[in-house]
Amino acid sequence: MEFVYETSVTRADALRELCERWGVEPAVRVVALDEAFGRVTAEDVRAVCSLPVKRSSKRDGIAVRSADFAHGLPDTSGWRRGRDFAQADTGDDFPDAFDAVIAVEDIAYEADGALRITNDDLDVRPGTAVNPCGSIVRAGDVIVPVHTRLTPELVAALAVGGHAQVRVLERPVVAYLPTGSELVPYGSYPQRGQNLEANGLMVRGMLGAWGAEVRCYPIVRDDREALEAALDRALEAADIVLINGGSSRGEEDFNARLLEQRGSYFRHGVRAIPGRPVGMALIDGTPVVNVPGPVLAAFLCMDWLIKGLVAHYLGVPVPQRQTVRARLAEEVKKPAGFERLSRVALSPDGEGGLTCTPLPFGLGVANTLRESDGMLVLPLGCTEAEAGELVEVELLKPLELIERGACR
Ligand SMILES: Nc1nc2c(c(=O)[nH]1)N[C@H]1C(S)=C(S)[C@@H](COP(=O)(O)OP(=O)(O)OC[C@H]3O[C@@H](n4cnc5c(N)ncnc54)[C@H](O)[C@@H]3O)O[C@H]1N2
Ligand code: MOO
Repeated sequence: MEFVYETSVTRADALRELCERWGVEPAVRVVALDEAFGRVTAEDVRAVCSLPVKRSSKRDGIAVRSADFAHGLPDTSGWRRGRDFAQADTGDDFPDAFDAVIAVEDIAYEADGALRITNDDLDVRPGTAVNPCGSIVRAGDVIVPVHTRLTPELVAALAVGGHAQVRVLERPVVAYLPTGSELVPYGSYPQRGQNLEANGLMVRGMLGAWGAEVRCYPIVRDDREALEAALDRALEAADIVLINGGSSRGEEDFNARLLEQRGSYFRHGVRAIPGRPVGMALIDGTPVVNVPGPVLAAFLCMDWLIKGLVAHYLGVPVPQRQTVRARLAEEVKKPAGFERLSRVALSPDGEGGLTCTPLPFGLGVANTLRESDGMLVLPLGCTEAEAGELVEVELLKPLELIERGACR
């Protein structure tokens, strides 16, 4: 199929079409809580116990009988520890004879050891300063719902609810196949005509953060049979297959053609630049995406498409970036038929706001990656954004680094 921009899909339609046709059935596994960070729950998880089991003290202090305080402060000079009161610090249970707690700040001990209440306004009733049964967690309550990504505090919440392990969804396995006869592994010293395989690291880092497991395959040369053999191996092992490079119109860009021939569903091209020659297919029920080769295009394809596929597999919302409003420093022109995804630098404007400057095309990949503070998405249909316009920018770096100017 000839790659025709005009029949390309939008980013939103491409993701939706692929998800709708993909019959995801994640397997479930049980993991120990100390391995559960970032995993996604496979079911509603309920507390198996209540805490406190009976009750506990809310304050460091002593447990007393509230009945002794029914008619004002009692004379405590003859009180004996264990008989009239008991030590009960924060979180401690205490004997059934007592039903209220007085904080240590409201008592004192005389030289002879006698107890004295120092707060004349003390009000002690049944349950004063006592955590009742189930006030930390109640048996049977849902602690974490199904399809929730487990943050460190949610993992702790599961432990509070009496669990040592949790049923989670298997991570989607994503196969990454770098293709291109010019590529050599990163860390090599490139010879003339060679390029370093860098995208695999970016792909690995991004997928790990989204909760996928990555299998990086060796570089495949631009040879139809070698590519097909590598694709077949990857299809056997993975839930999603990424073929990187060879997506466009070059003589050795076999991948789009391969996907078209093998796929029950195939789309070539998305209405977004950079990264428009992305190829999307379903082969034997597995999504296979031909991620464009250039680093910046590969990043975008990962970001809007593969992130969405991983979230769909796990049943979680697609992670969104924080956005800020900024004033555009210069005019930006774009074709109406494409969204433009521009990397921008942000800087404080001196009046509490931010200025946003699109990074020049000739900056070079390494400089562009370092200087990118945010992403400006100019929508389909528009042909320009004017200098001085207020625009919304997705942050690629933490705001505090931008405001301090620490990245430059
Ligand atoms: N005549 C045309 N040429 C190009 C078009 C077009 O429409 N007509 N589209 C351009 C666009 S847009 C993009 S994006 C690229 C897509 O490139 P491919 O996906 O075909 O990738 P390759 O040709 O294999 O490589 C391009 C470039 O990227 C480097 N690369 C590839 N893989 C990696 C990797 N794993 N790590 C680092 N760098 C990688 C590769 O060495 C090349 O330098 O096509 C335009 N051309
Ligand atoms: O749009 Mo490509 O993605 O030129 O780099």
